[in-house]
Amino acid sequence: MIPYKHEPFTDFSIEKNRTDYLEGLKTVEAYLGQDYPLIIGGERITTEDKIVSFNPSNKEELIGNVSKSSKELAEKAMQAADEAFKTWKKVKPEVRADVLMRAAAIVRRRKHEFSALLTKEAGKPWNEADADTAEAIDFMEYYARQMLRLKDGMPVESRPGEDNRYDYIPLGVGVVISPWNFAFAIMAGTTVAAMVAGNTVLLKPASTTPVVAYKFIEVLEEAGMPPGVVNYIPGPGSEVGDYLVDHANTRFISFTGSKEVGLRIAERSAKVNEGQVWMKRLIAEMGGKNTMVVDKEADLELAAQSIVKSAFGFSGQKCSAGSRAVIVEDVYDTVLERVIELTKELTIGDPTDQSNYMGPVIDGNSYNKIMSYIEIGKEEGRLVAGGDGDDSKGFFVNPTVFADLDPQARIMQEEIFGPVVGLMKAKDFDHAIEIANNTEYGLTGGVITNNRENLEKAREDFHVGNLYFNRGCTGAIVGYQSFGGFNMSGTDSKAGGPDYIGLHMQAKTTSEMY
Ligand SMILES: NC(=O)c1ccc[n+]([C@@H]2O[C@H](COP(=O)([O-])OP(=O)(O)OC[C@H]3O[C@@H](n4cnc5c(N)ncnc54)[C@H](O)[C@@H]3O)[C@@H](O)[C@H]2O)c1
Ligand SMILES: N[C@@H](CCC=O)C(=O)O
Repeated sequence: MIPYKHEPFTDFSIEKNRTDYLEGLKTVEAYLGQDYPLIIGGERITTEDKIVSFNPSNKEELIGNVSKSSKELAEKAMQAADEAFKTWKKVKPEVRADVLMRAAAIVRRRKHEFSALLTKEAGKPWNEADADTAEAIDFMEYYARQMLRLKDGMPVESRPGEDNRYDYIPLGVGVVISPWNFAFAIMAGTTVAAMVAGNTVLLKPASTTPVVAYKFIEVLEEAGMPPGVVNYIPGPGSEVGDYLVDHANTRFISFTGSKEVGLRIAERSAKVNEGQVWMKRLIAEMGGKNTMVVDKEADLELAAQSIVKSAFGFSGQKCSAGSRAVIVEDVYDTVLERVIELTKELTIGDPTDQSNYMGPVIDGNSYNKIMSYIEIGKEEGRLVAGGDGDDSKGFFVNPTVFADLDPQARIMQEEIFGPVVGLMKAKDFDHAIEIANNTEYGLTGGVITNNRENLEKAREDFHVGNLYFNRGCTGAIVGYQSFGGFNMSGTDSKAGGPDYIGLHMQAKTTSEMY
């Protein structure tokens, strides 16, 4: 097997790549508006009740009508997953890994179609959609290899006449609950990590992006996944989610989403229900309030570029987004001025048009939440760019910058999950790190400085799961920058990291005398 290397990003300045993407868009446009069933034990089940997925840049454009799971169907899916576990757990790890490798190859061949679907269903500009698809491929390639690394367990000591072994075995049925913002990568990554470890899965994708998840299950089937190993059951979080989280047969939950829902799941999953014979394991990756720190000895152009890219890439809808910048006072005005200039150059509009840097936000709820934070920001700080939006056709919010904020301001503490960044001054570098650590989250952070001593100080004291030096704070790559956060950002599971598959397994010791 060739060593793992991440999937390269597409260079859209090359004409052939642009044409290929536009071909992908045509393929997707030809299947817009179709109906999609649930998939339980391999069986297609159509329900009356539907989730309607639409294009966030054009509310009139239907992406698909997706059957909606009820509690009864979630129960049926649980039974199918339980049954499939009896055989899937005994399938050799090499064979399970093969399914992932084949699925990665299929997606690679249909790369631009998947990216175009993300543009339509999630509102991702070309480069962001391409990165999402590349990350999905990376998760499959990387986790397949990680499973092969774990398949024979870990070496332990044995005394004379004794044979000790330390093996990893699967857990059971896992409930995978995924968000819409990395509608392909996170949905696929969390699903395949669970299944390659020998577990079976109940996948509840986000209700705003269920079509890309359906297309992915078709890929897994084509790649040789047996029926019942991954069951596709989109449905309302409060109904299907709660039901499965509470279920006595659920062995583990892999959740990615907001802090509020993550904490609710943590509480419910800790309760032992009738018939349950284990403590459920929980992987929960949640929100962030991430800070870019700028020192006085720094490349100030790099600082401004990194702040803008981290804040406004995919309209700030990344858990990793840099939604605050803390700048040492000596260079504050220079950086602020350049951030304003760069922000005003950004283009916003339909992301199928490659010239738009930013597309829409995901839906009306999100639009309203972001606009209400912008109103709060107007009270708390000085609006220096953006501050408005347009939801007449799609949900567009202009990139917005607030200056001169207090570290305790709401827009400096709460996750907005939109294109809004707050800037503030610090007295010196130590003060900047102190402010950077003053939220309940601990996901990502960035430091721009040429001062080695300050970099080392940040390495020790800046308390985030993913810390970046002299670059922005988004864009972790599978196998290179394992991803996960501290504190209220979650369980620090480190997706795309060397320990991730192990979280979906349990270690078994056997000791034989001979
Ligand atoms: N740390 C990370 O790796 C990471 C990655 C991506 C997104 N996020 C976070 O996700 C959030 C944005 O995503 P979102 O809006 O989809 O989050 P969300 O919490 O609203 O929803 C996430 C998933 O949980 C489901 N859900 C809702 N209520 C539920 C319940 N009671 N029980 C079970 N499931 C339920 C939703 O249907 C969806 O599938 C942001 O806070 C972002 O920071 C974190
Ligand atoms: N892994 C992504 C963020 C995922 C959450 O939205 C990044 O590093 O930017």
